[in-house]
Amino acid sequence: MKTKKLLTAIHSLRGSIDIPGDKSISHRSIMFGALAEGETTVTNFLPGADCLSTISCFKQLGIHIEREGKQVRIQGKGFNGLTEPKEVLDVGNSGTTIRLMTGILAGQDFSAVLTGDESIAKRPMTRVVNPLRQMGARIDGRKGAEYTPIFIRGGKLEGIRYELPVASAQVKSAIILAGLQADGETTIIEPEETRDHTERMIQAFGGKIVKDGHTIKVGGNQVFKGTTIHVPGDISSAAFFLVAAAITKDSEVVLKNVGLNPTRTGILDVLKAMGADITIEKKTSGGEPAGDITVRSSRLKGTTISGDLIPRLIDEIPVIALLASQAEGMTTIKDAAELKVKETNRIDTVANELSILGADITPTADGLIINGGKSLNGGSVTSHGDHRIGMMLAVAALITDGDVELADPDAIDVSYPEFFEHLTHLMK
Ligand SMILES: O=C(O)C1=C[C@@H](OP(=O)(O)O)[C@@H](O)[C@H](O)C1
Ligand SMILES: C=C(OP(=O)(O)O)C(=O)O
Repeated sequence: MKTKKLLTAIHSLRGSIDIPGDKSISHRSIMFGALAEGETTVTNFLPGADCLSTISCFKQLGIHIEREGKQVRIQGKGFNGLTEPKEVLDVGNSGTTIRLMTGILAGQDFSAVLTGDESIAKRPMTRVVNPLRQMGARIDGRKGAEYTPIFIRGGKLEGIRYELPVASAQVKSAIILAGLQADGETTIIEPEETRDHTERMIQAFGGKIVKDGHTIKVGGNQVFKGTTIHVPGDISSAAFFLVAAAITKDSEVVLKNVGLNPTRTGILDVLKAMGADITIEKKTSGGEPAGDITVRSSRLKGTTISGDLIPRLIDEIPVIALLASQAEGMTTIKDAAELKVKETNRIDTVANELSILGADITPTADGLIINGGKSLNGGSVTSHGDHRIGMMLAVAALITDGDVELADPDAIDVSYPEFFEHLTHLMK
């Protein structure tokens, strides 16, 4: 197993970085670009491994896609233009790809098989498969289609009314993508609001979707027109530098072009509640709000994170746990059992790895309890193949008293291939 000696005991972080494109929006730009008629151009696309998996799946479905760095051109063929793949579609490590693709493929007139890596093989699929079956989809897989490989025999779908049992943007989006191809109307009720990039993108491609509180309605048999999408920076990637600057001494970091969609900004609310020194300059940019964030070394205090805040920061919880370890007093994170079904069981991996570095952190059934104010020590840790655990540990290493060795650092390429380059650029 490859290991990396992390940069430790740094003096301060100063300067600015352009945050790479949002992963959720990059995936959707390829999917909607393929399903629209005509050309779509995407700028500031995230060339992380997950989004490259989405591109390769659509190439196998007969879509012409050209990528030069962060710019992508897609020759869309409409909802009826995809063709049967000759081989199994491999989503790699990407939960977003497999869940959303299942919704798309359910309504096609051919069959396809979806699979992924070892981590994907453990991630639940019936949350998507069950509502799609109610729409008429024919889907099989291991253990009643809970796990990969997933076999989809596409066909005619009908709109349904569905109350989501879990707050999940991936499940919501899969049902919307099926609903766009179904006869009649599809109504989805969310228990809590989740990221709304799918809804915004439908509007950007000239489609229709209506949202009223937690209820979303979408009509079937829609036609989309190719367009231009500019992807804002990913707040889930910015999160690592927000925390890094807040917990290191004499730091001041400007994070440019960060997506500020209110369904994603829970971490900013938490930083403010904990007393972080942070300023936000909003700018407008197409269908998604964005802006620059400045964060400085901060004196932090513990807080409680729960309820409808959780879906607004779900992927940031590993690095928020690190932040809390450097705050005065206790931080409680609850209502976050969804963390158990991410790339790893993030309740366990966060608690285990941060404990190795000397944090006082206890896993619970639906979250974490962190007793802050403990200084961190060196040690040997692992990403467990989970990009967000790897980056959280690299940020933790900045303040440890002693060397930190990270096993499986390459997992970070899933969402932030430029991470170590950006970190080194900010070191003073
Ligand atoms: O829709 C999306 O792009 C995502 C939704 C979230 O997953 P869930 O829908 O499983 O909560 C999030 O954790 C994931 O990183 C990306
Ligand atoms: C959970 C994540 O992604 P996905 O579900 O797409 O694998 C993530 O990026 O933290």
